[in-house]
Amino acid sequence: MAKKRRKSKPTTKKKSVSLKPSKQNKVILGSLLIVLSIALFFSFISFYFSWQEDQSLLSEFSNRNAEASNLLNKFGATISHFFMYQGFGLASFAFPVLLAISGLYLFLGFETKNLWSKWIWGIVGVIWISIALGFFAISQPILGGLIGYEMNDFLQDYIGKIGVFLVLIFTLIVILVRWFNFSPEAIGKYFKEKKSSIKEEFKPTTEQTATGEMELNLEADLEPELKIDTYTHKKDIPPLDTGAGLDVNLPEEEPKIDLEVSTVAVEKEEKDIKADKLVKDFGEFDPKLELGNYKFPVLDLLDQHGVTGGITINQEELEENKNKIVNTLKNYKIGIAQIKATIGPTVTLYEIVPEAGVRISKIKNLEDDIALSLAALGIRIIAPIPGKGTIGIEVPNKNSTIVSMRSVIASKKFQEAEMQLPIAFGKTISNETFVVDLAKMPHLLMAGATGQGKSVGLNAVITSLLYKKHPAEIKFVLVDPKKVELTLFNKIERHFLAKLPDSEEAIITDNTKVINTLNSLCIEMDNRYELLKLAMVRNIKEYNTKFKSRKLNPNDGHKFLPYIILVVDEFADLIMTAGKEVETPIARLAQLARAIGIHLIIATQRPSVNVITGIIKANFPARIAFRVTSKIDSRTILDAQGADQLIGRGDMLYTQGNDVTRIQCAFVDTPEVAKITEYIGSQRAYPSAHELPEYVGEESGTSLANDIADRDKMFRDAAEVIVIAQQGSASLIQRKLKLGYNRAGRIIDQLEAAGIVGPFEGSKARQVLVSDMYALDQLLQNETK
Ligand SMILES: Nc1ncnc2c1ncn2[C@@H]1O[C@H](COP(=O)(O)OP(=O)(O)OP(=O)(O)O)[C@@H](O)[C@H]1O
Repeated sequence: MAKKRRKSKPTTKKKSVSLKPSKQNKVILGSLLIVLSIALFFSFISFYFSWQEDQSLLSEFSNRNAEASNLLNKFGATISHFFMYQGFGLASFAFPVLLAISGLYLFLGFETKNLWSKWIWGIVGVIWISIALGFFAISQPILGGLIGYEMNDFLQDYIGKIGVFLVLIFTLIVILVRWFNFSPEAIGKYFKEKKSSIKEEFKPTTEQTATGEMELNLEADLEPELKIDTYTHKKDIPPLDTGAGLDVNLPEEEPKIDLEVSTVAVEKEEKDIKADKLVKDFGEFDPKLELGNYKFPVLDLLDQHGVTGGITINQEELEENKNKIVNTLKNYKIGIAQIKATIGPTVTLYEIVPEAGVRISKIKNLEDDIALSLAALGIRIIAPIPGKGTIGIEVPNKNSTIVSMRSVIASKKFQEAEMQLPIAFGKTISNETFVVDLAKMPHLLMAGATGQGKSVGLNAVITSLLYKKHPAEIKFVLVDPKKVELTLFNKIERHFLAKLPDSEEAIITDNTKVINTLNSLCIEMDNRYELLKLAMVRNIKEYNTKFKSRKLNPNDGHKFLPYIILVVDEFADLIMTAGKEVETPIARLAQLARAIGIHLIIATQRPSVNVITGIIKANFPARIAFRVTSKIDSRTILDAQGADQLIGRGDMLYTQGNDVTRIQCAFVDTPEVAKITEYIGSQRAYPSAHELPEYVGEESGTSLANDIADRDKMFRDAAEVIVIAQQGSASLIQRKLKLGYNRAGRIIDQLEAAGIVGPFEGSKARQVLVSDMYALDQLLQNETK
């Protein structure tokens, strides 16, 4: 029972997705603060002229006939009395100032992160000024306010006048050091600058003297660190034995080097100062500004799927399973010291601590027997559970609970995830929401037999990102050879999708376009690496942070870089039709793209070794397996068995490195996805989808110029295949010579130009114009003559 109560908790966590105030609310709040600060300012000013007259009115606030002399009447008189008289005196003027600054920050949409430190330092300053005025202006207690006066009085009772004075001096030093970064070096530097500017004025006279003297002066003018360099250079120079007066003369290039170093340093410093100034004036660069009113999808777009409480488990079922496990093991003379059950949404994990001396392998070998005695499919034995020292037996629940996407999106873990690309997959066996960062994965391979929950899994991934990311921060490249799975996302084309410049559809369903897109992504990757190099940063996160703090100039080609997520719904189909032409760019992206924010998610229903090749596997450490039909398939995906024992309907295994975690994938139905895309799609969008760089494919094969030198290396082999089979089709060449789709197409065009096959005839194979190998030899020999 206690468990039941505990499990029903998550439903209370479902409230609001984003707690941040919207843009409009910020403007309203900002203006309110500004107006309030002006009101305070005027009432404070007039308080000094009218406080004595108004004092008697303070108790008559509710009396409508009473009129105060304060510019803001009774409100002004009361609030000023509170701040100035009973509070901090003259120092209270800091409050309208602080309110005005806060209001401006909100109104202009600046980053409000630093505001709290302004307030803290402001209040510290107010207290100090109030006490200082109370100390120095004893005859005018109104200047320091009641707090300043009383605190002085209090302190003087204990440490006397001199003590208070010393405390004031000390606290002033603390404030200056902490607030203005005041330091002895800074003071020293200030005086040095003063000194050098004075010297500057005297420079014309020194230039008129002898060369040696002049250079000595130059040395003296340099900063201390430059001087050290000059000194070391000097040591390298062989001593001159002529011209006694010139022995300290330096070779011309020496000071030049130093000056260059100093100019680079100064330039860099100048850039930083400029950037700081820009940030101060305009705030950090906000990539979201163009779609500033964008509203993130709300939670109500997602269904509960009939799950209102937590998991419900049948107590009898639990007991029954426990007894069966204990009895089965007893039959094989395995004693159990302890057994514990953890109830998940679809499976229950029974954790067993066997009696001392029992061999783990013995229990593992009984997997089938335990499954038989429990009469259940999908039993998985984990012996031992890594890091726990127990043995786990996962038994499917008779009635599984759907994990709704709504519950995982609303979970605290997802809402508060400090990740770059958080993805809520579903719930683990202990009913915890499972959230991972795609940026850390950095690519994901998903496989599973048809109908086991792959498409739902992909939708869960995309939905998670749509709930967390602004259109400026992330772009999807969607490849859907099945043509129907991802069409719903067409509605968010101008918000979240990326496409090639001249293509009409953002969702790619045509295999030739996939090749172009992949190559275009490779170009984008190279471009981004170039930008990272120029910016002297190591990854996209650092780059974007630097760009936001205005340290990178857009005129030098710098821009804010959104994450790009490539989603391929059926990878097997691509590999079958385009082979290496797809595999190579995918492998290249998978190997190199992690640092520059391009991440791949690839799904397939055919987890065989010719689809998930070694090169693909090596670059996709994060993998998900839905239910598969054989142990071999499970090994192909996970390098471990277990996926063949899953129960389907979103039951999945996730691995990243060595650990395998069983998860019930969150369920998001097509109508829910439709509602989300509709919600986003109906909002103001960018003028077009995000443009990827243009890729010019090597499709010169379409021209029929019969240029022998330009022919493919496999031309002769392909001609032989065609002539022997007497069938002019590109797919035959593809199959027999293991070539990609594009290359086979080009060779067919070359064969046509050479007169070996006839022209294109729609769905029918081309006619072969050469009857046998002898005729082919003759034809090719004649060509070279
Ligand atoms: N996480 C889940 N929770 C509950 N039911 C699910 C879940 N995932 C999938 N299902 C059920 O399984 C059905 C098939 O899922 P899905 O369409 O995702 O399979 P698939 O592997 O993509 O199939 P295909 O390869 O044919 O596209 C769904 O219609 C749904 O009823």
